[in-house]
Amino acid sequence: MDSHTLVLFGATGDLAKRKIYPALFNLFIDRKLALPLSVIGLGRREWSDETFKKNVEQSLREFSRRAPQDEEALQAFLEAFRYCTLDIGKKEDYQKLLKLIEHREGELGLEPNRLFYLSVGPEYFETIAAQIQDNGLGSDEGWKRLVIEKPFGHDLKSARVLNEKLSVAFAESEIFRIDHYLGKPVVQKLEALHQANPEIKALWSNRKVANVQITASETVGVEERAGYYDHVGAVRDMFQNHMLQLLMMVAIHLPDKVSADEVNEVHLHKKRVMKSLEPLHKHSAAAGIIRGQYKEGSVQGKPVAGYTSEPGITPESMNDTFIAARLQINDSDWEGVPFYIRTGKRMMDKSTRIVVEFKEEAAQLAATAEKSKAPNLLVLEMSPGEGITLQFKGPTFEPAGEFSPIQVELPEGRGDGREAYENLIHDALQGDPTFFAHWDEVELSWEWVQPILDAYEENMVPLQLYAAGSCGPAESDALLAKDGFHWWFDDSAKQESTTLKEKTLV
Ligand SMILES: NC(=O)C1=CN([C@@H]2O[C@H](COP(=O)(O)OP(=O)(O)OC[C@H]3O[C@@H](n4cnc5c(N)ncnc54)[C@H](OP(=O)(O)O)[C@@H]3O)[C@@H](O)[C@H]2O)C=CC1
Ligand SMILES: O=C1O[C@H](COP(=O)(O)O)[C@@H](O)[C@H](O)[C@H]1O
Repeated sequence: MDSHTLVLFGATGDLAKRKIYPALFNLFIDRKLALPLSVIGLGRREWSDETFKKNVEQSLREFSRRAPQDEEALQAFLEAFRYCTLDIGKKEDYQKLLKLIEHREGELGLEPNRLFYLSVGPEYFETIAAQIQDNGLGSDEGWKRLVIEKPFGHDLKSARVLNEKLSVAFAESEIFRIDHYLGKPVVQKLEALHQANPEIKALWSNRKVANVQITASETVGVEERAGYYDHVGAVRDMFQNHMLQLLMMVAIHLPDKVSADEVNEVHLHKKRVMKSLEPLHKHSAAAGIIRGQYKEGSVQGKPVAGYTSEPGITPESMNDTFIAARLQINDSDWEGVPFYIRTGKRMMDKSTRIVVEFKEEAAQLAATAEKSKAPNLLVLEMSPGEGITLQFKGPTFEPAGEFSPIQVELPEGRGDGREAYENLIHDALQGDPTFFAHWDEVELSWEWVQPILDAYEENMVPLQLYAAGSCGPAESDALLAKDGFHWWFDDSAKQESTTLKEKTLV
């Protein structure tokens, strides 16, 4: 990794505290960062370097998966941090910043490689990018990169405008759009899963797969984010970005070996998936989209308020807190295989997973499957635990001749404890864009989602209320039932899976 300076806009904010500092610390402890390390934090607050360092230390104590125990390592880490008060709109503050960057580069003997991480609201992206350019913060002698957080636009039009503006100052290859779902270890291991198991790779198409289910359910409600969430809803907050990225990752047929030079191929394949998605039309959106909002209920035994009674939400709000969709990829690999996606707040449990359900014919490996109703499944579990599990039929001893489902955990699924932000920050510092959202994917995602936004706007998709603590509206179950399927691991299926666990082999 080249030596560099990490310039963090929004260094006093929530994301920096909860995710960025802990991730940097873990990378530092794991010796994954170039040394000497230089981090310059920015915010309007009049903090001294010492106050900044104290805040970073506090964030590690509160949020790091590895509390800092080695005092020497902690001090070495904190020594890298400097703070600079900066108002995003003030040109003179960027000049002051440039001086500090150059001073630290000279002091530490760093190359003029600069990574600008924008952990601030999206309304500032354009101004910061322009100021970086106008004030010469990128050096001709080194590389410059821009890391930005979601949301990337509010709809197709605003996303395009934003991208055009950013493109004036940064080339696409210099922009790293974070989608933290792409940093999740299980998503990053999909390639390894296919490489290590050619049998699984061979199953990965409409010849063997019956359907694919992608779920991200949360138990939390709108929390303290009413102002943001009531304008975006589940469709913009989760579906347009995280859920469609998961769809792309699971549906692509990765090249046999992905090296750093071939990352463009990953993006190319993802783009192909998006281009092959059967387009939606706002008039027919209701046929394949379920729009939901939670009402009062009980989540894990605790009574909770309905969405429209949450602080900061208007009682008439029609905002969506749940979305389920049926998607179809029209290419030779996936023609005829429905992809179901759902995500929602205040649901029964916190669970992020992809379930690949195989066709019964493919499941006939054990021949007489008649006596078992459970099809073969591949489960990619991202939350609360991590793991990749294959569930298939195995013979029972008693009564002999029958088959019951057993589960095998695949070694590729075991986590190394690294969190999404560690993976992503490391990749951005290395200049590896594989697990970042390319503009083409973002644009195609917005294009696909735009008719849903239009249909919601005109109230053409009915808003279904669901009880907090449930698995979402009944209509979401009906979406699968029409095709003869059901969501795996809900309600009764969940109990079934508990019984299955008792039979786990590994
Ligand atoms: N928090 C989270 O879990 C997640 C956040 N994000 C995204 O990350 C970004 C940051 O979010 P979050 O940390 O929660 O936001 P916060 O509101 O907690 O922090 C905002 C930061 O921006 C700085 N800031 C605001 N206005 C200015 C200005 N005019 N000049 C200089 N600095 C300014 C603030 O510094 P100061 O107050 O000192 O001026 C503060 O450090 C957003 O885009 C958000 O959507 C994405 C995923 C999750
Ligand atoms: O980006 C977001 O993601 C979180 C869920 O992330 P996870 O890693 O815990 O699954 C979600 O709560 C939030 O609303 C959304 O903005």
